[in-house]
Amino acid sequence: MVDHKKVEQAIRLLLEGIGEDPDREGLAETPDRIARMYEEICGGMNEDAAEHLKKTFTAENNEMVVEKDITFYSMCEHHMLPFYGKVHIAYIPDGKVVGLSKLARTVEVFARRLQLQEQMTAQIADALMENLHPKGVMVLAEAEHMCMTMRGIKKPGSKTVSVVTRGAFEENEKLQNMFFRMIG
Ligand SMILES: Nc1nc2c(ncn2[C@@H]2O[C@H](COP(=O)(O)OP(=O)(O)OP(=O)(O)O)[C@@H](O)[C@H]2O)c(=O)[nH]1
Ligand SMILES: [Zn+2]
Repeated sequence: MVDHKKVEQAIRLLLEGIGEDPDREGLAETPDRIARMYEEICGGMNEDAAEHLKKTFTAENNEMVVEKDITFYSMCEHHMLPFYGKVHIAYIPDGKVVGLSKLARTVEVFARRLQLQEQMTAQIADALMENLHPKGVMVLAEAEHMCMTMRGIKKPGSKTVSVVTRGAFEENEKLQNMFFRMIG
């Protein structure tokens, strides 16, 4: 849970630190706004992916399922600036499938916090492995990092792609290529 009071104090201090007047009209409500904003953008910290993935359906078809183009917004833990893009998830069921929305909910759990893209990608894959016990999982995330575009090295348009394979997808080029073709 976000400690609103602490965030508000910190933002006041930050505003002073950057040479602003936290009491000027336009900024008066900013500490409160930002505290409420963090409640939302770090909301994944209060959630458990297992809760979203506990309801499953029996499946007769154990072929690969792909949910692609799941948009996400996260915050890089180094600069607290947004990184955002798409996550693509594939899994091969082993008798159990999960509601499709739950894949996107799992992405939200791990995106809505201070993150590293590679870690977020692995956490999504591991949550699916642990809760669904599928034959395999593959997750690919592609994102633009604002710490790379609006500051520092300033390379707008550059994208970071991270991939994680678990179970049947590990070292199986045929399955991996099928996933890559499906996400096109
Ligand atoms: N691996 C990884 N690196 C990230 C991610 N988000 C931001 N970074 C990088 O984290 C690094 C932090 O580097 P530092 O040298 O400690 O910080 P800095 O001086 O602000 O670095 P510059 O961005 O190069 O100016 C930078 O290279 C960022 O590009 C991420 O999700 N994964
Ligand atoms: Zn960063």
